[in-house]
Amino acid sequence: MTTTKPSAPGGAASPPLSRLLDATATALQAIRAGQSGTAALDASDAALRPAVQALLFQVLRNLGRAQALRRQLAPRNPPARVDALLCTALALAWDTEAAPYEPFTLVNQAVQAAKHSAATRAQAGFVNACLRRFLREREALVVATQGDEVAVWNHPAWWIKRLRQDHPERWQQILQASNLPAPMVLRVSKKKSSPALYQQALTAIKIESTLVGDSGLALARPVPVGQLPGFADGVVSVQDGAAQMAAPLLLAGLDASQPLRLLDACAAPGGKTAHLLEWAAALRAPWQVTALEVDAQRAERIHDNLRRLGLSAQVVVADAARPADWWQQASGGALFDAILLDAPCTASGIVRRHPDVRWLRRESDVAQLAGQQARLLAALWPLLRPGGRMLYCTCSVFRAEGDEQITAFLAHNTDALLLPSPGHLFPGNPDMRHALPDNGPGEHDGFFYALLQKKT
Ligand SMILES: C[S@@+](CC[C@H](N)C(=O)[O-])C[C@H]1O[C@@H](n2cnc3c(N)ncnc32)[C@H](O)[C@@H]1O
Repeated sequence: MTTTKPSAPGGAASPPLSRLLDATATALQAIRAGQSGTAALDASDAALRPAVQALLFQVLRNLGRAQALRRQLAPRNPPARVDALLCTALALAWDTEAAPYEPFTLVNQAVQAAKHSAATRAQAGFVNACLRRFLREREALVVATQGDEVAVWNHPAWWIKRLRQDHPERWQQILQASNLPAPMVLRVSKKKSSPALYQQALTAIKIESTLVGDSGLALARPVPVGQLPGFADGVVSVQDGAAQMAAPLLLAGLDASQPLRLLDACAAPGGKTAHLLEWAAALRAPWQVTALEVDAQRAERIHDNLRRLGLSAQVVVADAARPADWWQQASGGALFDAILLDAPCTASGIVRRHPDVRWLRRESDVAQLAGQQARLLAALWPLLRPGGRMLYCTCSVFRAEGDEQITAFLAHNTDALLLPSPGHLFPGNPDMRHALPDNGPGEHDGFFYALLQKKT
């Protein structure tokens, strides 16, 4: 089906497309130099940011294809800024159905952007020649990149190889899902409302949503949180469906009449801490939650989130892998009844929301992060009382950060028992349910969960 594309950004006051392409190429160049997508976007003009983010995300989801096309058009690497502009235009224009503007408009405006910026002006003729040839020979050039799997899947070669080895039956579906935008998902506070009631409130203001899991709602279109009824009063939080599985997995079945000690060991920005507290509040359970975070600045965000939700926890800034620094202060040296370890990871399961992550990670990060996860598991396990539970999770689809990590842990800790657990969850939406049979609540990011119990 062919759709009519806008010939320029909407509205008379909108910035020219050439300016948006220039800002998008600047952000792409920063990411290629190692900056995160968020930092790269923060550096762009605030008024342009939403439009630049939309273009940048599409570019990052098509960067493998764009790089392969650029090599066809110019086998020698042009200067970084010129390359970023060429790749921006090619990523947006190569697929005419998905292109946000007509390909010739994108090309014209990219050439304008090259002429206007001091960093590219001298190469504007070269940019023009490459992109005009692309318009003339688009189909043949695209066919010539079909044999390149980085162009086909738009992920680095090492990432594709690892997924193929880790999940031989579904690596393609994982990559396909990872390249789709993710919906905005809300968690409804158990104490303040229910998903059904909140869905009615959304319907009343014409915000469409579908139920996700037992506390979530996926919005048909993202909206600023200020438009969500009761957001400022803590009725809802923004949290992916897979992340919403942590609190029920760890807490279901715990004795709500006992004053239990819970530790959230890697807590910032506090999404799961808040969910644990909402559960405790809904059950009127006298549970104490300690939220531990190594990064003081990120720990501030736990306070901010809990304040909005009207919840409180003991927030401690310390390295979870060094209990000697914080355990006495946090619990007087008492063992914990339950520990959530949401460990730092490659974030390979949340690339739908952070399409920069795949291009920023290096293959060596996987082993380095797996080592960090193993050290955290080893340091925290002795702090769990016999009979207590630890929920280990990562937002990764790599087995080194999931089931391989837990298999190694169980081999070294004979007092640990693996309780029924989701294991690896793959990113996807309800339409992919048949392809991804263990896709839990239907709509969520990639995750891994293992629930461990210490033998008595
Ligand atoms: C995956 S994020 C946690 C997300 C959080 N649980 C939530 O749901 O909002 C991992 C967090 O662990 C923190 N972290 C990393 N290493 C740590 C350590 N050794 N001790 C404590 N926190 C650590 C990171 O700074 C980061 O904020």
